[in-house]
Amino acid sequence: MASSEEDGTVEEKENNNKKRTKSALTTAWLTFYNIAMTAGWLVLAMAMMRFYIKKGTHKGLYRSIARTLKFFQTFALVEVGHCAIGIVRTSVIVTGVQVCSRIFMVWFVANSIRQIQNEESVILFLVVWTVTEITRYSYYTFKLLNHLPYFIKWARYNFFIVLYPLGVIGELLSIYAALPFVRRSGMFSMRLPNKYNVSFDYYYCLIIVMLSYIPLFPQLYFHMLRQRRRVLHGEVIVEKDD
Ligand SMILES: CCCCCCCCCCCCC[C@@H](O)CC(=O)SCCNC(=O)CCNC(=O)[C@H](O)C(C)(C)COP(=O)(O)OP(=O)(O)OC[C@H]1O[C@@H](n2cnc3c(N)ncnc32)[C@H](O)[C@@H]1OP(=O)(O)O
Repeated sequence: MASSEEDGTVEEKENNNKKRTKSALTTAWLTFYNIAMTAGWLVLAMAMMRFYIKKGTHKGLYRSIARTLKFFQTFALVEVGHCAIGIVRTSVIVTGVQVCSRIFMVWFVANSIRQIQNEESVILFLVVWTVTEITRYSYYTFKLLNHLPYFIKWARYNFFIVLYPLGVIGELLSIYAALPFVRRSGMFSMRLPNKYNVSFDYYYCLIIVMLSYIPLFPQLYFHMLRQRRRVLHGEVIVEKDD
């Protein structure tokens, strides 16, 4: 009897040690990830400012930062993994929609349709994303280090009120500007007849993406408003499961 109790205690201790190691590893990884992402977006902000100060125009700005942007925005896919394995308390769906729509904008719109790279709308969403991500990743970093300045917390849960709609306007205007070029070039499209017997029109795909902002964006925005009430005003929010 005594020995089985002791066994139980040893097992419990082992489990606790495992949990502690796992949580220390998780914290170390998340801290590294958030510092790297804050640094990446800061580099982007500085590159954009340097370009504008030197050239006095936004023309050519996108091309000058394209590689860094593609790298850091694509790397954000890791965040969907964080939610999926449960190391951050966030919905996979909300994070997935946010990250995938950004990756789509970067690779399949801004990067693929060169004719729109100098549009003001592209610069608008770039600036908005940059401010958002510097604030967001530095919030997570300081929080993990238990030294969160109130200003960063306030900025994380207030800036989005204006920046989210501005980012959406920039993204939608950029897709809209791309439509004539996509229609003319027939890029990423497959017309019948072909050996696969499949037809796909990227022009209509872009229109569907634009329309999908109508049901999806409000959900992301209201999710952030709920997070804001929870973090800044201490409201208890019961979220529905994925
Ligand atoms: C393939 C075809 C695609 C078709 C696309 C269709 C279109 C769909 C429409 C989409 C519109 C998107 C437009 C958008 O791109 C425009 C912009 O972004 S404009 C710029 C303004 N944007 C924002 O402000 C973005 C706001 N959004 C976000 O912050 C996130 O993306 C979101 C997933 C929405 C955040 O939600 P989350 O629930 O994560 O909020 P919290 O930050 O409060 O985090 C909750 C808790 O999790 C902890 N956490 C999360 N991540 C981390 C991390 N990396 N490290 C450590 N901890 C983390 C966080 O601390 C919270 O913990 P606690 O609960 O303890 O407070």
